[in-house]
Amino acid sequence: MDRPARPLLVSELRVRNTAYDVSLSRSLFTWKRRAPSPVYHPFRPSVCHSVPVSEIISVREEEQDSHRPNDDDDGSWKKIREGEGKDCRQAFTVSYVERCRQHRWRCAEVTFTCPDRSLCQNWVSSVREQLATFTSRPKCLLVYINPHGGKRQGKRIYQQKVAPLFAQASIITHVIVTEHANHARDHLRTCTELKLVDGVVCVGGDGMFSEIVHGLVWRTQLDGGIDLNCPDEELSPCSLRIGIIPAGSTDCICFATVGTNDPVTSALHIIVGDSQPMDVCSVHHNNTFLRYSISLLGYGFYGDVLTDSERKRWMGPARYELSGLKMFLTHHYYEGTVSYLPAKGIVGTPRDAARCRTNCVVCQHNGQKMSERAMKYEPDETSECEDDGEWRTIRGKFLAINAASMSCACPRSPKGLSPAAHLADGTTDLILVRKCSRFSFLRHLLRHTNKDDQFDLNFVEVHRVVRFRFAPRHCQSDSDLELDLPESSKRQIFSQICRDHPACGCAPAYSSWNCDGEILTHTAIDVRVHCRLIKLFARGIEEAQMFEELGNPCSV
Ligand SMILES: Nc1ncnc2c1ncn2[C@@H]1O[C@H](COP(=O)(O)OP(=O)(O)OP(=O)(O)O)[C@@H](O)[C@H]1O
Repeated sequence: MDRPARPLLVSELRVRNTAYDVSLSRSLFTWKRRAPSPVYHPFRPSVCHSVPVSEIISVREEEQDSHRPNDDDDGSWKKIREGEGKDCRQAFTVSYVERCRQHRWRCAEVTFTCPDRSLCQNWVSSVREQLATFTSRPKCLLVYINPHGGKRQGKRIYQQKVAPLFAQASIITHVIVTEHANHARDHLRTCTELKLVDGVVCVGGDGMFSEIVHGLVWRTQLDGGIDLNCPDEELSPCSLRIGIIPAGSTDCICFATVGTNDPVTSALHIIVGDSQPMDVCSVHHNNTFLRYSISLLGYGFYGDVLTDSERKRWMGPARYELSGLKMFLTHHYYEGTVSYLPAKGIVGTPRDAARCRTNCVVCQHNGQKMSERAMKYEPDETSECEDDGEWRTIRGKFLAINAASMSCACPRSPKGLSPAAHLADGTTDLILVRKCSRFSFLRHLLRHTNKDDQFDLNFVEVHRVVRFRFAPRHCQSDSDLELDLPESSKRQIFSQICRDHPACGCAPAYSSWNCDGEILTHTAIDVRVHCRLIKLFARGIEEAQMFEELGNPCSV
């Protein structure tokens, strides 16, 4: 058992009108009611509170004030509100993280009254000294606000909920309200003050986050002299962390890394200096860089849903449901060749029951393996697929080809596309849904929302991979598949497809790739996972048990 850390400071102080033994060690700040009541009181609330020092937001000495404690104080500890019941002549207030339900964090406060001023100052400086030892806490942040994201509340959310917390934690901010799409990305590419900040904060949705990632990754590679167009190049990890204040209509990345879409929770994770590495996929076509993907690359069903929903933007978020239904009924399949490099020598599979959570051991183990580059890929002899050295190739007709670099869980789909995918293990889960009946496909889709395994179907296969390529049929020489094909070629392609779809008039030969909500301009792509390329101000989703323990201070 760990020995309790040696206290640095211990005093008898008062919280409201009650005496507490207050102690500070390097790791814990604790206050414990001094004299237990001799009278048995079954409903008396907890009398001992502990907060990890790493989760203290700030400490401040209270202004001179003659306000006296409430006479009707029953001696029980209550959450103290500003200015309520404090004897502020020698008082200091500690603000700290308090856990609420569903992974939400709040900023709670408790005010201690000291018998003399010098003791009060000693407490304030001692707590501050300990906070200063946390070098991972940001001191200066560059903040980009998308005023048009989601319900257009980005500015209000930042000003009302986030800026006061940053000010309380003495974080200096440089705020930029974006004026057009790609403003943040382009600013990051050229910004000269990037070396002066400790992180970048994105106030917006997944689209805005993607912009920031593109700007930051691009800038880091440029500074390191790395050729972005070469898929074989090892990319340099970005040193600056990214914080996400959710203010978009889709905030999947925030949900997957924090466990909730709540601006205050995200702001507190930034303040305490959390760090969550994340894998990023680079997508290339013919040795030309196209985009980075952090969550989902989807061809077939998810590509078609995005393409169709883009035409219905005027409908708002309802467009996704409508396009989803339409594409399900349309039931297009697409022919092509998928080649992939399986991830070998790693722990974990896409069918695991365990989930990626805070301090994930799978991410730690596999991340280490990847960075050592000690992986050797051996062909799996049990596979029925064609092997080409380390690469495996599958040709077929697919309703959907998805690469999930994280679970892709969101409030609408709490399990996500690949529930056991990991944020930082250097792999992506390649999910192939072969041509099947509408009813079978519906069964697969419904399993994303219930307890059944969505991969336990004979037309679905899933592989944990480090790299993959896709070439649609009729385009397997990796030639350009842009829609500006000559009319004669289009007719030739469509006539082939119409033979395969006798019921429909003219089914398309190609779908599009949905790359984190953006449509790619090419269908033949080469995708590589870059292990831990970026870091977020987050810690992954905390286990419910950890949440309960830290939410119940006496058990710390
Ligand atoms: N000032 C701006 N004006 C218009 N577009 C902007 C501006 N700033 C950023 N954008 C773009 O808006 C897009 C959507 O932003 P964001 O992700 O914040 O909101 P969203 O509502 O979740 O969007 P969506 O669900 O459509 O992806 C981003 O791709 C970003 O490039």
